[in-house]
Amino acid sequence: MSDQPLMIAIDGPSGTGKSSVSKAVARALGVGYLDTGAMYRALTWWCLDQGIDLSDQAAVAREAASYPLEMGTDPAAPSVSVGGRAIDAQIREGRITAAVSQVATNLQVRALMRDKQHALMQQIASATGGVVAEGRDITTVVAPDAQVRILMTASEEARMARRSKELAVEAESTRSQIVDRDRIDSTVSQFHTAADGVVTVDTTTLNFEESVEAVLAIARGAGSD
Ligand SMILES: Nc1ncnc2c1ncn2[C@@H]1O[C@H](COP(=O)(O)OP(=O)(O)O)[C@@H](O)[C@H]1O
Ligand SMILES: Nc1ccn([C@H]2C[C@H](O)[C@@H](COP(=O)(O)OP(=O)(O)O)O2)c(=O)n1
Repeated sequence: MSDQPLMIAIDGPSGTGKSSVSKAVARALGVGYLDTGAMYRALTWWCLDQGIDLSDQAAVAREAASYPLEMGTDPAAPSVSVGGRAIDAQIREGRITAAVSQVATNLQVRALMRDKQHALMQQIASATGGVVAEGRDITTVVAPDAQVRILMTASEEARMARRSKELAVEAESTRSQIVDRDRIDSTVSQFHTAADGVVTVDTTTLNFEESVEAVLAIARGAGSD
């Protein structure tokens, strides 16, 4: 096995289980966790709080370069703060979910986030012996050097059902944030396949524990190299 700290990158569309499975895997391995989606959400919250027009891509990119973001990377208690203010609940509000794609499709922002996220992954891996980072482009753009690169998938129905159960709403009401937002996200994040060294884990028929075990098996396999 290489002496480099283990970096695990997990991508996939909304509702596949990326965040919850990534946290469980990080806890099982005793390493840090990075929610890159929360970084885009926090930037969206910051810009709205600062009165920045999200359609002004240069202005949003300037904020991306300077916003005072602090990511808590303990998988048992991940946290997001901006300027010392904890905004964990705020970044999950509907208004942020509805607006974040406008920030996430800003290519100037993505270039800045790519560098921030890769640097953060290295810092976390050095500090804790490894890192599990999840998002949309971690396996392809942010950390193609990660030893473990996984694309988590699931059927639209399964993803809508999971999100609706999580939010205690009708499944159809999650279509906009699951299906419609995925279509927007996919315009800037092309998922790779096994051909590029990315292992696909389809969680459609797996329960949560089985999903975690599937990822751990891949990680342990890589760790034994
Ligand atoms: N394999 C699974 N089977 C059933 N529910 C799952 C599974 N994986 C995750 N979940 C649940 O589905 C919901 C969405 O998971 P989440 O990790 O937020 O997905 P994502 O980060 O991909 O959007 C959460 O309530 C989570 O506990
Ligand atoms: N590395 C990433 C992570 C998230 N994004 C986008 C995808 C979503 O539209 C937002 C928020 O990501 P998040 O993972 O919180 O989205 P979900 O609600 O879990 O589907 O940011 C991205 O473009 N690149």
